[in-house]
Amino acid sequence: MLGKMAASVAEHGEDAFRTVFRFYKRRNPPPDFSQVIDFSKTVENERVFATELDHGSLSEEDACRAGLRPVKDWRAFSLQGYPGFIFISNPFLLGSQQYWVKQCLKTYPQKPNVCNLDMHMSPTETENIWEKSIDGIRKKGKREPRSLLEKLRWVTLGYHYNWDTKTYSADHYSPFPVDLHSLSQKVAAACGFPGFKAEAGILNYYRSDSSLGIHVDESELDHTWPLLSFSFGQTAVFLLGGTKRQDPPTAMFMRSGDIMVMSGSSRLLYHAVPCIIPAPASDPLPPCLGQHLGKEAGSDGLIKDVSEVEWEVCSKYLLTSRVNMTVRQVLGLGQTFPTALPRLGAVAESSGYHEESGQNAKKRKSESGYEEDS
Ligand SMILES: O=C(O)CCC(=O)C(=O)O
Ligand SMILES: [Fe+2]
Repeated sequence: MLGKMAASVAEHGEDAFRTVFRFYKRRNPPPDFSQVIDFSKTVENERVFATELDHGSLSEEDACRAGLRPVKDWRAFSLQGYPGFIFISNPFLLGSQQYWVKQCLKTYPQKPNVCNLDMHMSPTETENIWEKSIDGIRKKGKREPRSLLEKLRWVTLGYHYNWDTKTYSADHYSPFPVDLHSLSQKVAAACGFPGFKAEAGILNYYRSDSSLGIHVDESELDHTWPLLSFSFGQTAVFLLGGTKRQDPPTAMFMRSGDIMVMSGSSRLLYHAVPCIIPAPASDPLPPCLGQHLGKEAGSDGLIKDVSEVEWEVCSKYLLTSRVNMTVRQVLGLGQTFPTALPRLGAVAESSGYHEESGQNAKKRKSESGYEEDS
C-alpha cells in the first residue's frame, strides 16, 4: 500500500500527507485499513510502546469522581518517532462516557458558548439547540428536515477561537466548564503535566461523511502545555504527521473514550481526520457507550447520571456521528494577551509560531469548521 502511495506522489506531484489523507477519505471502494494502528487491540510492536503514566498524580477516588478508571489500569501508549505523543485507550469507567456525550450535545452548545450556527443565525434562533432538536432526532425519518443539532459542526469554550484571525483574545471569553476543566486537569496530571489549566476548548461534531483538514494547532500563546483530545461515538481515522505539512503521517483509529495527548515535540505536529468509519450493522454503537453509570461514580462525583430520555436522543445522534473535544491551555504562567497588535512578522517571532504558519495556517472555514482536502 505504501508503495502505491509513493507512486501516487510521483504521478500527481501530490505531497505524502495529502495522498494518505485522500486514501482514507475514499468511500468507494472503501480503503484498506490494515495499516491503521489499533490501540484497542495492540499490545506493543515495532511502532507502538506501552508507556507508564504518573500513578501517584491522581487518587483512585479522584479518578472515579471524574468517571475514570484508576491510572494504574490505563492502557497508555507512545509512538516510535513521536516523543510527547500519548494515546490512552479508553480509560473511562463503564457508563461515564454518556455524561460527556450529553454535555457536548445538550450543555456545551448553550450560550454564552459559541457555535458555527451563530455565524448565520440570530442568538434567539441558536438558543436551546437541544430542546429544538430532540423531537426531530427521536422520530427521525428519511424526510425529516435536519435538526439544529445535526447541523452543529463546532462549539468553542473558554477563550473562543476566532476561525478567521486564527487567534484567541482576552475580550472574547466565557467561563470554561468546571467539569471539563477538572477532567482535563486530571488527565494532564497523569501524563506529567500537573497544574494544567483548561482555558480554551474546541468541540468538533462529525457526521459520517465529515473530515477535518490537515492543520497544526499553534494559536495558543504557550506551547509547553499539552493539547488534550477526547473522542466519543463513531470511530475515526486520525493522521499524525510531522513538523512540515507534507511529511507522511501515521494512521491510527480513534475510538469512543480514547484520549490523545500532544505534548513536547509532538505538540505542533500536523494532523487531520480523513474519515469516520461506518459502524457495522451488528454493533451500531460502541458497546462501551451503552452502559449506565454505576451508583458509586455518580453519587458524589463530578459526573451525573444521564436520564433515559436524554440518552435516547444522544445515542440516536451518535449512530451516525462522532464528537471530539480538544482542550488547550492558551497562556503560559503569568502570560497575558498582547494589548496592541504587533507587526505581523513580530507575532510569528514572539509567540513561537510554527515557521509555516503564513501559508499553511490551520485550514478551516469559520462557518463549517471543516476543510475538505479533496
Ligand atoms: O477530531 C479530532 O480528533 C481532531 C480535532 C482537532 O484536531 C482539533 O480540534 O484541532
Ligand atoms: Fe487539531
